[in-house]
Amino acid sequence: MNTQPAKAPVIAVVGPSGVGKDSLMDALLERVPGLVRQRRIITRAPELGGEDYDAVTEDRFATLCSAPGFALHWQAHGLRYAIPRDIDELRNRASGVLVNLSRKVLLEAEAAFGTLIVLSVTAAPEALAARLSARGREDSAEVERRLARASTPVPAGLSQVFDIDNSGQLEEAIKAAETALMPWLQPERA
Ligand SMILES: Nc1ncnc2c1ncn2[C@@H]1O[C@H](COP(=O)(O)OP(=O)(O)OP(=O)(O)O)[C@@H](O)[C@H]1O
Ligand SMILES: O=P(O)(O)OC[C@H]1O[C@H](OP(=O)(O)O)[C@H](O)[C@@H]1O
Repeated sequence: MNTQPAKAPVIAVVGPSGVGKDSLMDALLERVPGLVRQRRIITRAPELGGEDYDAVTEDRFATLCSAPGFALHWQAHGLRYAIPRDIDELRNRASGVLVNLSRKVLLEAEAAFGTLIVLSVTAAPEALAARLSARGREDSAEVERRLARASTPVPAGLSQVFDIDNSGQLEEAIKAAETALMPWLQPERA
């Protein structure tokens, strides 16, 4: 008989650039005991701020991607992103592990992680455009490219998907996410 405790769920926060994924994750980390966040490895310059990530060069990414490999990796916006295998350690000690993923790797993520809860964050196109411009991390051409990807759907066939509308106040989206996650988080792990 397998007496190993179940690993904590991986909670994928997905949606178009500028929709508020990082803002939502920061708030959930403050409010929900036992939640942790998995850092991503990104081939983005280190000084650009925003989320806390491991900045690497293309060469370093390629080296890491071969043995022992990543738990998950993808490409978007001309950048490469990866989730290291360390995520397993977090799953053993947390009640849930938040991670920012591309919508296009969700089926692969569910196969890799087993228990995957998807928070699919949406917002009105005009809100996205205003937020990306105000944030100022990307130039206007890159903002346009990101807006063009905004309506990419979450793939069919996932087990647990919750839609979170962040068109209005962030507080409303936080409450909706907390409600969706509540049944999944085991207090004894916190
Ligand atoms: N409900 C909201 N109302 C107004 N501004 C918001 C709201 N949610 C987030 N923002 C702001 O919008 C900008 C983009 O948010 P954030 O960086 O969290 O998005 P993101 O989805 O993580 O983007 P990316 O995928 O490009 O990193 C930030 O400046 C953030 O403060
Ligand atoms: O549009 P899709 O493929 O869902 O997401 C692609 C990527 O866009 C965002 O990147 P960033 O955080 O802005 O660098 C997401 O975090 C994801 O990694």
